[in-house]
Amino acid sequence: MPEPSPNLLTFAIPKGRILDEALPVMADAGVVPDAAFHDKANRSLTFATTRADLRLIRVRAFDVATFVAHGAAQAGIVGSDVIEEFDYAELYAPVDLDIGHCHLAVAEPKGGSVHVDGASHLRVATKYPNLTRRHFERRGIQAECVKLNGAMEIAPALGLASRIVDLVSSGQTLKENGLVETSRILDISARLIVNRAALKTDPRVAQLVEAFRAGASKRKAA
Ligand SMILES: Nc1ncnc2c1ncn2[C@@H]1O[C@H](COP(=O)(O)OP(=O)(O)OP(=O)(O)O)[C@@H](O)[C@H]1O
Ligand SMILES: O=P(O)(O)OC[C@H]1O[C@H](OP(=O)(O)OP(=O)(O)O)[C@H](O)[C@@H]1O
Repeated sequence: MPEPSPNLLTFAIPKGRILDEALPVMADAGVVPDAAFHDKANRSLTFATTRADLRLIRVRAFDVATFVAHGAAQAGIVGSDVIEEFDYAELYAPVDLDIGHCHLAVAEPKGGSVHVDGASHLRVATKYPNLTRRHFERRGIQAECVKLNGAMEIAPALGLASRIVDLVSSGQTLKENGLVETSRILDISARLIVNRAALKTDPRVAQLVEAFRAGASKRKAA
């Protein structure tokens, strides 16, 4: 591996389920982590790449957007759910990477809810309070959101909320927890994101955008 240069670019990636799909997309754009990245015993969160001027950080999906919006990382990969939930002015999402497909949906218990809502007021368990409030506001309904970080699907059965707003891909988790989808809020895929200020001031960020764009076009044509 080359020695890291002092003027490092930082590229943020989520640590979970998107990662396997993201790695080949990154490789197409010349972003390749070193061997330590694949070592399961390695607890480091920062990794060198085959480019001396580029390092990776591996963080929670929501934190990818936060690092990039604040300019602590100049670029990254994250789902459009996270981009829309935060709506950071400093984030620019120029390339749809066509990976991490899923959708955000409202779901409720198949056999009716334990929690009773008011006439124009609902209690919703979700990791996405902003998208949830916006969705229900458009329908003239006030949504009181109970923020959870996972396992939303058990909230209705325990009377915490009458419904949930969560990500769905196969639909298996909803089904196995006795829930049915009632509306689709947002179709989701992963995007390349960059910090707007870094894009203006550092030509390497524009080059990264072009490299990811070229990779996306190549994959689409294949
Ligand atoms: N079935 C799915 N469930 C959850 N996320 C999915 C699914 N399918 C695609 N995604 C995408 O994957 C993203 C989560 O990515 P990933 O699991 O790599 O992040 P993470 O850092 O592990 O997340 P978390 O903060 O939940 O631990 C979501 O924001 C969404 O865009
Ligand atoms: O429609 P499906 O294919 O069943 O996938 C949807 C499930 O996957 C995600 O959870 P994840 O496994 O990431 O765990 P989490 O509860 O920690 O978010 C999401 O929050 C749903 O629970």
